[in-house]
Amino acid sequence: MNECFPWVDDDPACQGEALLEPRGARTVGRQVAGLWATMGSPGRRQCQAGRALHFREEERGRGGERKRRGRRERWGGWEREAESMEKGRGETGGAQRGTALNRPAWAGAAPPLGRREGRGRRGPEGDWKEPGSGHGGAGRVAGDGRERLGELGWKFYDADDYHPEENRKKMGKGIPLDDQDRIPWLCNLHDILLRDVASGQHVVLACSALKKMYRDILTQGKDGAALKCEESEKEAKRAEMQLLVVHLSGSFEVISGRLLKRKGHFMPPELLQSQFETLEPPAAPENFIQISVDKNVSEIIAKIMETLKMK
Ligand SMILES: Nc1ncnc2c1ncn2[C@@H]1O[C@H](COP(=O)(O)OP(=O)(O)OP(=O)(O)O)[C@@H](O)[C@H]1O
Ligand SMILES: O=C(O)[C@H](O)[C@@H](O)[C@H](O)[C@H](O)CO
Repeated sequence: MNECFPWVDDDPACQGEALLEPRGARTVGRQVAGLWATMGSPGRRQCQAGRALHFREEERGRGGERKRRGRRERWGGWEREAESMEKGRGETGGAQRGTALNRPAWAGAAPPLGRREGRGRRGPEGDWKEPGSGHGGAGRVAGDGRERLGELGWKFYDADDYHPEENRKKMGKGIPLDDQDRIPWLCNLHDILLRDVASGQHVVLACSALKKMYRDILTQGKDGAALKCEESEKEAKRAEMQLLVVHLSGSFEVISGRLLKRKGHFMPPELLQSQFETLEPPAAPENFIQISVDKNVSEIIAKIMETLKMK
């Protein structure tokens, strides 16, 4: 690989990740880095940061007022938590709670639409700052992995944002999704990633791609599905994607404990068992790394950055 790229995190307990990056002279495509994880893993926290950013993209065009407000509140919560941490008052229970640190990183990883080529950063109000603007945000956290990840300036997607309402309702009732529910959602994500990758955009996707087949769909579209997607294949599907899966692994006990403390998420903790049962951890020949959710966010990002540098 001669370049590094985008990063994607989804969720299923989203705790996986993948990266897509360019493939070199003979293939037009870029490799895609995606990330998937299991519910409640560290990646999720990261995802939330990206989610907040993505939400701001919606604000410019797509999302409904109610949804935007919710996201903004979530973002606001992070801001308060971040300030508290920085003033040494925050009893946030570990680095994973140190959103002051990981928010700027993901902000950098998810520039708003129309600014995605930039390498600027979010200011403390979530406003985008071009490089050299000297605004706070990520600048407050120097020298760690998150800082460096933010500097990548990759576009960020949270796969949860693309679940159809039926899927959300189903999960909200405590009913696990099945292949039929997930395949159209994954195909849609594939099309989105492909468009970006084909245009040279580096992408990070936060996505709970629990099965190998799901990860194959992300890179290959319906060709990667045992059950075919209904949507017709897009002509644009010429670029080739490579996915680096960052598997954020953790025990049921650890993740369950975190989920039980989490509030305001549509995914009920009782679905965690089905997520573990469905999970097919990445294995060769998949391009992946595995990182324990027992590590703090800073360590996790540092490991990812280290891996990217070697690609
Ligand atoms: N590295 C970490 N160390 C400790 N706690 C963490 C870490 N990462 C995340 N957490 C905590 O675990 C809980 C779940 O994390 P998060 O919401 O990010 O999960 P998620 O993957 O988004 O879950 P879902 O897929 O259901 O959306 C949160 O309260 C978060 O603060
Ligand atoms: O495939 C799935 O079962 C879903 O994508 C779930 O993983 C949830 O969306 C996620 O866990 C909530 O954050």
